[in-house]
Amino acid sequence: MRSEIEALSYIILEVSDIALWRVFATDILGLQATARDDGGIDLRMDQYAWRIRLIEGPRDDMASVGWEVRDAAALAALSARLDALGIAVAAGTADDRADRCVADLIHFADPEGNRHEAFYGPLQRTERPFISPTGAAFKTGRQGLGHIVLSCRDKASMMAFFLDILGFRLTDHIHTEIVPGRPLELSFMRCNGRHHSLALAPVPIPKKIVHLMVEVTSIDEVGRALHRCLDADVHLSFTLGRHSNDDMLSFYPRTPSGFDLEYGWGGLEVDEESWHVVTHATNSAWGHIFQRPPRRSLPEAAA
Ligand SMILES: Cc1ccc(O)c(O)c1CC[C@@H]1C(=O)CC[C@]2(C)C(=O)CC[C@@H]12
Ligand SMILES: [Fe+2]
Repeated sequence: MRSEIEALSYIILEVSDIALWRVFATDILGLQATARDDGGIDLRMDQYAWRIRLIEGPRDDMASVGWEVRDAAALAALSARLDALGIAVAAGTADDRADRCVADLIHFADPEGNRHEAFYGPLQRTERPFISPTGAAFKTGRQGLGHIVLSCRDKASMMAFFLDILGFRLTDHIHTEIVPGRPLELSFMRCNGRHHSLALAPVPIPKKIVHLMVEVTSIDEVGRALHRCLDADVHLSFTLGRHSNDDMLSFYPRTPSGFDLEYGWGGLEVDEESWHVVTHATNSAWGHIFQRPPRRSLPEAAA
C-alpha cells in the first residue's frame, strides 16, 4: 500500500467573526497570531510559518486541509495515482505556493467535495521562534498539527477514498450512541504515529468539520486552558474526559464558528508492528459529558 501522506500539516478555516476568533485562538488556545494582508490571520503552533489559517467568510467551516508529503517525488507519485484513478487533480500555481509557503502543492476533492491539498517543503520560520501568548507548547513534529473529525453522508465511500486511495491506515472504530437508539460508528485513521489524524463521523450536520484537535505537551496546559474557558464563559461542548481509544485527556470548547475544538494531552502513539484494529464500545473512559449549547450568546443576552 502506497502512502505518501505523512502528516496533517495545515488547515484553513473560513470564519465569519475574525475578531472573536483572534481572541479565542490567542488568549484561550495559546496560538500565536499574525495578521495577513487579506484580512485573515495565520496562527502558529511551532516552527512552521503557520498551521491554522483563518480566512474571512460566511461558511464557518473548513475551507481546505493540507497534507504533507516527503518530497517532490512523493507529490508526483500521489498526483499520478489520483489522476490514473480518474480523480481530478490540479497543480498549485506559483501564487498558491507563495500563499501557502510551500515548495509545491496539488489539490483535489474527496467524494463529498471537501478540498484537500498535498504539499512538500513547508517554510520553517526558524529565525523567528514560536512564542505562545499563554506559554503553551504544542505536540506537533512528525505527528502533524493534531487531528480533524469530518462529518460524512456516505461513510463507506469516504473510508475507501482515504484508506485505499490516499493510503491512510485504519486505527480503530468506536460504536457509540449520541442520540439514544441511534447507533453510530466513528472510524479513526492515521498517517503517522499519532493515533488518528482524521476521523470520520456519519452525522447529518451541516458543517464538514466536527472538530479540530490540538495537543499540548503538559497536562497543566490542559487545565490552564480549561480554566481560561471557564473564566471567559466559553461554552464547552464536552467536559474534561479521557478517550477510550487514544487515551487523550481533553475537553471541547466551542469555537466562534460553532464547531468544536478539542484541546488535549497524552494521546497514544501507535506502534505499527503491534497495533491491532479494534472496535471500542465507549467514547471515553470517563468524562466528556455533552453540554447543551446556550440558547443565546452572552453579548446577545446582555443586549
Ligand atoms: C470518541 C472520540 C475518540 C477520540 C477522539 O479524538 C474524539 O474526538 C472522540 C470524540 C468524538 C465525538 C464524540 O464522542 C461525541 C459525538 C461526536 C461529537 C460526533 O458526532 C462526531 C465526533 C464525536
Ligand atoms: Fe478528537
